[in-house]
Order: sequence, then C-alpha cells, then structure tokens
Amino acid sequence: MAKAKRLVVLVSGSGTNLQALLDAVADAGTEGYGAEIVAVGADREGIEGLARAERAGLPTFVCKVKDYDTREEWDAALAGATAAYEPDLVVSAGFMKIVGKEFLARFGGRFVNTHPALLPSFPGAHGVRDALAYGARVTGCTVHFVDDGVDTGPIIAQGVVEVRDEDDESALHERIKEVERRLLVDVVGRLARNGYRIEGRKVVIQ
Ligand SMILES: Nc1nc2c(c(=O)[nH]1)N[C@@H](CN(C=O)c1ccc(C(=O)N[C@@H](CCC(=O)O)C(=O)O)cc1)CN2
Ligand SMILES: NCC(=O)N[C@@H]1O[C@H](COP(=O)([O-])[O-])[C@@H](O)[C@H]1O
Repeated sequence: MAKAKRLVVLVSGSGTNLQALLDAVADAGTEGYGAEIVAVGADREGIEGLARAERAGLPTFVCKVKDYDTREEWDAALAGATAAYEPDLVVSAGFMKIVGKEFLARFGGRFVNTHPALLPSFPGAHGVRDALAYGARVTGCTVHFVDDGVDTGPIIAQGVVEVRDEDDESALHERIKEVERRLLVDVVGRLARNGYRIEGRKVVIQ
C-alpha cells in the first residue's frame, strides 16, 4: 500500500472543515484515509481552528501579515513554515489570505482550497453574501487547486445548495458548510489515495 500523504491545513476561523478532516483520519485510520494531518497553520491567533489542532495534539504555526514589512516577506515566511512539515498536499480550509509567488512556487499544483460558492461565480472573501445579494437560487461550494488568481484555479469538485427565501448569510453558509465538509473530506482522500494529474483546467483523479 502507498505511503499516507502528509497534509498541512491552513485556517483562519472556526475550523469545522479542519475538524471534518481530523475526524475522517481518526475514523478511517491514516492508511485507510490515505493521508495524515501533520500540522495546522493560521494567519491569526486565538481562533477555534487552532484550538481544534491543539486538542488533536498537532503542531501549529501562525504567520500574521502585520509581523512582516511586506506582503512578499509574509508570503515567504508562510511558505517556509509550511515547508518545514514537508507536506505532499496543503489544504486551505477557510484560510482568508491570498497567497503569493513564493508560496505558489513551492506548493502550486498541490495547494487545495475550498470556497463557499459555485465558482467561477462569486469568488473572493464574501462568496455567500455575494450569491445572496445577486439573487442566485442555487449556490454551493467548490474545491479547487489554487493558482495566482483569486479562486480561479482548476476545479476538482462542486456541491450544490438551494437558496431559500428566508435565508440570511449565516443560515445559508451553515447549509453550505454541511455539504462542503463532506465534499472536502471526499476530495482530499481521493487525491491522496489515488493520485491525480492537472491537464489545463481539468483535474483527473486516477
Ligand atoms: N493565490 C491565491 N490564494 C488563495 C486563494 C486563491 O484562489 N488564490 N484562495 C483563498 C481562499 N479564498 C477563498 O476561497 C479567499 C480568501 C481571502 C480573500 C481575501 O480577499 N483576503 C484578503 C484579506 C481578508 C481578511 O483577512 O479577512 C487578503 O488576502 O488581503 C479572498 C479569497 C486562499 N488563498
Ligand atoms: N473564500 C474563502 C472562504 O470564504 N472560505 C470559507 O470559510 C469557511 C470556513 O469554515 P470553517 O472555519 O468552519 O472550516 C468555509 O465555508 C470556507 O469555504
């Protein structure tokens, strides 16, 4: 059996997607799931995502933009802190910072993001709010590889969620997250176990 892949997960908030990955690894075992989480990184302190990692006994690291003179220096520091754990895949699970050249030079093609909208609609930091404001009747979530645009990289999988008349941003986001957590766990496991190739905009999981 192939060696389990090493995952670094990046978070900025409550970390429920991280928890879903932690639970999947715990339930299936590292071999069964095909991957293990080796560290969790964040762009801020005091978040539940980091507390979840600590409760799971995982090493954590924090790289705050304001601790660096330039965004490029922050990006290089984040890349270095992530690389120290020698990940095969990096997962952005609610990580709310755009990464730059250095990070993508090291992790391009193996950096996965989950976004709470059906890309290419509603990219950016407010995907749920923007879909509601537009009057979309269906929205959802997209798991994709990250490139140097904002939410423009090759799509791996998507999940659909209906918008209800009574939805506000919070209610809709919660229903999206229920679908998103299952999708992310499924996609990361399949990438890790089966391997994959990226052919232009298409992702083929082998
Ligand atoms: N180069 C890329 N980096 C990241 C991508 C990406 O597609 N390309 N996806 C994000 C996650 N993301 C949505 O899925 C996202 C996160 C944050 C933002 C944003 O505008 N961030 C601001 C700060 C906002 C804040 O701190 O609250 C910023 O970076 O200055 C847009 C999209 C992961 N990274
Ligand atoms: N554009 C990035 C973005 O909006 N990411 C979103 O943040 C949430 C994090 O939830 P979690 O911290 O509970 O996993 C998720 O819905 C994720 O798609």
